[in-house]
Amino acid sequence: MIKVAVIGGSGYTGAILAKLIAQHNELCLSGLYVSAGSADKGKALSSLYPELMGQVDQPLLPLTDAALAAIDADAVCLATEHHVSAQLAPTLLEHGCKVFDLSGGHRFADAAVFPQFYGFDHPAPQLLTDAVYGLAEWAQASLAQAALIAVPGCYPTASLLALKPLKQKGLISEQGVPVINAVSGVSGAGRKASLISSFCNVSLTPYGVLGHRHQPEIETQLDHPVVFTPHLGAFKRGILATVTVPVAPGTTEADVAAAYACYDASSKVYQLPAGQWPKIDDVAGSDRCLLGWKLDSERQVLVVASAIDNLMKGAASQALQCILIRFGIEGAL
Ligand SMILES: NC(=O)C1=CN([C@@H]2O[C@H](COP(=O)(O)OP(=O)(O)OC[C@H]3O[C@@H](n4cnc5c(N)ncnc54)[C@H](OP(=O)(O)O)[C@@H]3O)[C@@H](O)[C@H]2O)C=CC1
Ligand SMILES: CC(=O)N[C@@H](CCC(=O)OP(=O)(O)O)C(=O)O
Repeated sequence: MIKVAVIGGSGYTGAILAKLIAQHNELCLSGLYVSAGSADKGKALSSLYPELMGQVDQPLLPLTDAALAAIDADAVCLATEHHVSAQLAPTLLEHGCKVFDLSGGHRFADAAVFPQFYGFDHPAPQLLTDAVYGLAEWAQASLAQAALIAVPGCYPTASLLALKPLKQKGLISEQGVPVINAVSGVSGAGRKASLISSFCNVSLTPYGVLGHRHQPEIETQLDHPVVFTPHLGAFKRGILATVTVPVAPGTTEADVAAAYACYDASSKVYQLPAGQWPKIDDVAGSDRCLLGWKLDSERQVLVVASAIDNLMKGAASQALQCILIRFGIEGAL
């Protein structure tokens, strides 16, 4: 049994991850933590999320010292804000735990990205070059050895699963810039009440235009420039990323199909039959990514639509995949 603690256990991603860990027969939940001053400390997780009654009734413990979470844990998951994860990770690693960070606190090797896109100076820049970016389908070998795993962002997961097979096969025009328009449900903003995510305020609108922190994350992991525009939509869960890709001259449908054949039957990525497009409702609550695409070979343009659940493949279920790969447990892919 691998013992896993979750810090940020009362949040949207942390609660789902706690459930996935509790359900897995080779993992057990060693502790669930919230901040030392949390209004929820001492409460059972299932009192916040009644659908978890009988599944995760453990109490949310106040994290007065990061080392507490390391007690009796092989792994610790950080479902906390970026700067909180960055502060907690060094102590957990010093105590010998494998750390799975769901935030953006360790997704860049270059510490200079943090003040620019995250608004803080990284407290442990020496850890960044060894952190493994856990896009599960693309990082199996490096995950198997990693101590610190940066679980990818939700929009980057949807975008990179669509774009990386094309890049790998040289199908993205060298001079061209893929354009990603992605819509997220409101749970992407987390559980805390805010005007931005209040029911009457949410409609459908772009935000973070030409400045969202996921643009450099996608570009770094793809090794290609992109234009990324996120949108907030009036639904709870899911992301639909529609990606317009300028393709290399001569690219055929057979080339695109061959590129996506990298996702075999055991992966969490599924291609829809030609002419079918993914819908948010097809992925909400699931650990899968659905892809649909169409090529205009005359105009050398490919449109790919990629749908995931932001809280699952975009966060918690991808973290679970990373844990399973890291500890050599079957069923990750
Ligand atoms: N929501 C999403 O779709 C996705 C989120 N992520 C990332 O995952 C992380 C978690 O996101 P999400 O679940 O949405 O966030 P939430 O706001 O829903 O939850 C945050 C959790 O962190 C706890 N917390 C806050 N401060 C501390 C602290 N100092 N020590 C310990 N626990 C603390 C909160 O409890 P309390 O405040 O009561 O202490 C709460 O349990 C974020 O970094 C987010 O960017 C990544 C991909 C997708
Ligand atoms: C709808 C919404 O607000 N989405 C969040 C992205 C989700 C997230 O938490 O970002 P990370 O993957 O970087 O952790 C945002 O745009 O900031």
